[in-house]
Amino acid sequence: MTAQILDGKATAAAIKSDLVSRVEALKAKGIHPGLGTVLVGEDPGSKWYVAGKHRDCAEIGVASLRRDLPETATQEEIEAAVRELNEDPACTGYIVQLPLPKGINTNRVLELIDPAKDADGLHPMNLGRLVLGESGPLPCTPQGVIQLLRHHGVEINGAHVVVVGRGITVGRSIGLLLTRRSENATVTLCHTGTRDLPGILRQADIIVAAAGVRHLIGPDDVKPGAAVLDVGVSRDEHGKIAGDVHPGVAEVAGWISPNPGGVGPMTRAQLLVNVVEAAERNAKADADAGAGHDG
Ligand SMILES: Nc1nc2c(c(=O)[nH]1)N[C@@H](CN(C=O)c1ccc(C(=O)N[C@@H](CCC(=O)O)C(=O)O)cc1)CN2
Repeated sequence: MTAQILDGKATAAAIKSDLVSRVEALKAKGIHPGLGTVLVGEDPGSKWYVAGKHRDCAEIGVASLRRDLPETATQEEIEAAVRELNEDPACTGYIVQLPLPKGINTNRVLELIDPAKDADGLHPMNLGRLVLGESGPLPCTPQGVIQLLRHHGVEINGAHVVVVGRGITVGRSIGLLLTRRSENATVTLCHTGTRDLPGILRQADIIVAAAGVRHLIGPDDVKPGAAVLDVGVSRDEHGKIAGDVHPGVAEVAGWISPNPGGVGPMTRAQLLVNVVEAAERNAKADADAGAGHDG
């Protein structure tokens, strides 16, 4: 069997093209969405991702604002940048690029983000909304995974999804999304403490690999016909990307997301969706408040 490709690049392009008209409609109402980014340090991957987010904004007509801080930035300096974006009316949504340098309390930074401007869906209030089934921004990579599966017609309803990795941007939140009634999957979350990972992986209809361990998942770990999404990123000494999934898995799986070209572009597209949806939500809230006035 040779797996069919879950093409993140093409799917993200379709999502972005749909957003162009929504941005134009907002601008026609005098609302100008703007994405802010806080980047701390010189990590080449993080710099590349942030640059990509600003390129995406330009493509769909969203303004962008950057706050780039040195590796030596203190907790207080990072928190000051967050407060600035909370106050800046030109910034309708923003992200703090993760990971932050060692020694920085990431949770404290994320908790300072104005939940109404949280474009990553990682503020505790927005994660709480997800638990309660309320609407709000959705974490970008998990929602990107779901959109990629839906776009290619992979059945999620009733599927057993095995997720490997318990990081905040993917593993922790993807189970919340996939077990909503609208998705209706059963999720097993695995991590470095999991006993018999291969045995659990072989039961999966869908595998989401987000461990960041080069070629962790091999052909013998995958049930024939399963869908395999490779979220992990490791780089060799030349900076070349390797995913969590061994290339040989393509001979066993029914579907596979390339890496690069799979979940990464979907993460970026979902960020734009969150920015546009936040602007739409705020426009609606303003309109509703205006309708409430009788003068
Ligand atoms: N605040 C956040 N930080 C991080 C997130 C996140 O969702 N929010 N996720 C990752 C990094 N990330 C987005 O920030 C991200 C990762 C990968 C890609 C991407 O398009 N990758 C390309 C390949 C890029 C390359 O060659 O290096 C691909 O897969 O085709 C975009 C965004 C951690 N931090």
